[in-house]
Amino acid sequence: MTQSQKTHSTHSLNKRSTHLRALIAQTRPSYWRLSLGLFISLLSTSASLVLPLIAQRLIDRLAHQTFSLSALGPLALLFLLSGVLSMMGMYLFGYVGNQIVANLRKTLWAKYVHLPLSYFTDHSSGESVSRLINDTTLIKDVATSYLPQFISAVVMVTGSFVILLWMDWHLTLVILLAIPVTFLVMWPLGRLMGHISKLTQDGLANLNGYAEEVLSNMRLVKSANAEAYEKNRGNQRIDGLFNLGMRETRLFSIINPIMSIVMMVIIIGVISYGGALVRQNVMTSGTFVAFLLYLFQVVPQITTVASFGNQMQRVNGATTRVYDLLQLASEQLGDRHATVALNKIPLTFRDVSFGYDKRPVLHNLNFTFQPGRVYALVGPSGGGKTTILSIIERYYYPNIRQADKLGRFMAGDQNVASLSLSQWRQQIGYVAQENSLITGTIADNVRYGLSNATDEAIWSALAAADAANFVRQTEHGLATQVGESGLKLSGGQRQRIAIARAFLRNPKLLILDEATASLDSNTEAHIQVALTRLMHDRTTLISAHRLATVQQADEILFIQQGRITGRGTHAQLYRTHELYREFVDHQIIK
Ligand SMILES: Nc1ncnc2c1ncn2[C@@H]1O[C@H](COP(=O)(O)OP(=O)(O)OP(=O)(O)O)[C@@H](O)[C@H]1O
Repeated sequence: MTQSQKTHSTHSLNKRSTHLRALIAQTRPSYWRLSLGLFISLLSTSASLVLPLIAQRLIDRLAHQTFSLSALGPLALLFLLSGVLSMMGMYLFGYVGNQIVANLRKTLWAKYVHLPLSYFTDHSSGESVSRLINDTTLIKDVATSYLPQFISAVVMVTGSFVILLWMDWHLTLVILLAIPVTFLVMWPLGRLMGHISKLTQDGLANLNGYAEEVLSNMRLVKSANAEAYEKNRGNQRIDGLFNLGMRETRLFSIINPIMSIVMMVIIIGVISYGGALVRQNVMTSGTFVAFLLYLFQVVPQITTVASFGNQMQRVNGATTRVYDLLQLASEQLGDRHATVALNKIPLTFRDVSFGYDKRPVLHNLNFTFQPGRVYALVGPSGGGKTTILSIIERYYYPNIRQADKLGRFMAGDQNVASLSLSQWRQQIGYVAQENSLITGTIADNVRYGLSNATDEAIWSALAAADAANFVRQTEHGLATQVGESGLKLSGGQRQRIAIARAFLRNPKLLILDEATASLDSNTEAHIQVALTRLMHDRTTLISAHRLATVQQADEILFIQQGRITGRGTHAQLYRTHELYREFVDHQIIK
């Protein structure tokens, strides 16, 4: 390793331990319990340190006296004390550990629900779940298991050596040999272990995400006859984890015998040398036994100290990932009062250019939606209709400069970026093409986000959405479970629940993203009536594929490759816009 590499690795090690400290501090653990736990563990360790000394006295006394049970009293008492103390220490550490993991998960969860939508289009949900479950568990283990064990092992090893040196320094030197040997063996293996562990965590996150995706798309898997294909892809990931597991097992199986051999050599050394000292009457048999007891106590603790570095390596990946995640900027919901009524003011795109990852998708758009009117966005697939709607919902903001100026999305004469986001979204009702519901009852789904809505209000929203009849026919009515993502309902039923949800919110701006595109014409006709009812007295924006919807619109914007190439009513566009005419004539707009 070069000097600069060394500096770099020390630097990043420092940074990581700062991350770990910052993360643990953020969970505000009960420091008094942690300190008390540590103090009690140290007491228990000290009690273990005294045990061999008492044993020594006992044995030496036995050389002159006959055995009596009462002589064992102090020893038994100390054993008991040490046991009780260690039990209390474990309880306190366990408490703090659970507290750390719970608070860390709460912090992460709060971060997730406030992160901008772009985070979730860039990261798989399995990966996010793995951060929340696996990484937090590893961090808890460091704080409440590895770290206390390490501290108590350091105290044990240091204390034992001080006592051993005081008892007989020649013999202690034999044991001291164990330390460099242990570190020499453990250090390189530990680094390798850290590397494998990081790969394992990545592999687990990947398997998590993959399994979640396949399991929630079982209908597609079966209809595409893709069982064998998915079985293989799953097996590859599982085999990858198996191989990593085996690498870890091989390392463990190397480390353990090496440590046993080192230990055996030392024990043989101590027994031979110590035995000789006893024979020559230089050492009492009590001291000799105490020596052996210390030896048995100390060697496993040396392993704990030496492997602490490895354990820290294992959690480094987790710590860094969680820390980095918490540094990401959340969506600012903003001042609740800085708001405007969306059905009363015009919405204007002024020189708006936008790109995902800076790849331009919208080019210098300029238009205004007047309040209370219905607008349809029409155009070829991939042209940018959904992206425009996403900017209006403020999932994204103009992000590409034109002539060194960033475009603006304005509400009246204010830049929307300065308006409260929660108030903004509260005024918007959104109905998509595929409306997935949440696991729960029909009432939960209609009420979603509006916890104080009454059953009467829900029923009238359902009636307006033409959904009351089918809900009444179900066995449990509003309390009917919809299944995961609403899969126990039909597409049309899910759609009507989504429309009822929009009715209940009584939005001022209604956004319909091809809301009827996936339905048969009979269901569509019903839902169209409900939607038309919903549009009444609000500004409505529709990404449309249906002639019925398009004809209803006050104005149509034809969007092609991120540009507006035509605008007007259906009749105007049909007359003037060649591609629009083609769309209608070739029934692309049906
Ligand atoms: N999250 C994203 N990350 C990167 N690119 C994206 C993302 N979402 C959309 N795009 C790209 O932006 C472009 C515009 O997509 P958009 O969904 O706005 O089109 P659309 O007009 O609504 O299409 P359709 O009619 O098929 O729904 C497409 O080229 C698409 O690939």
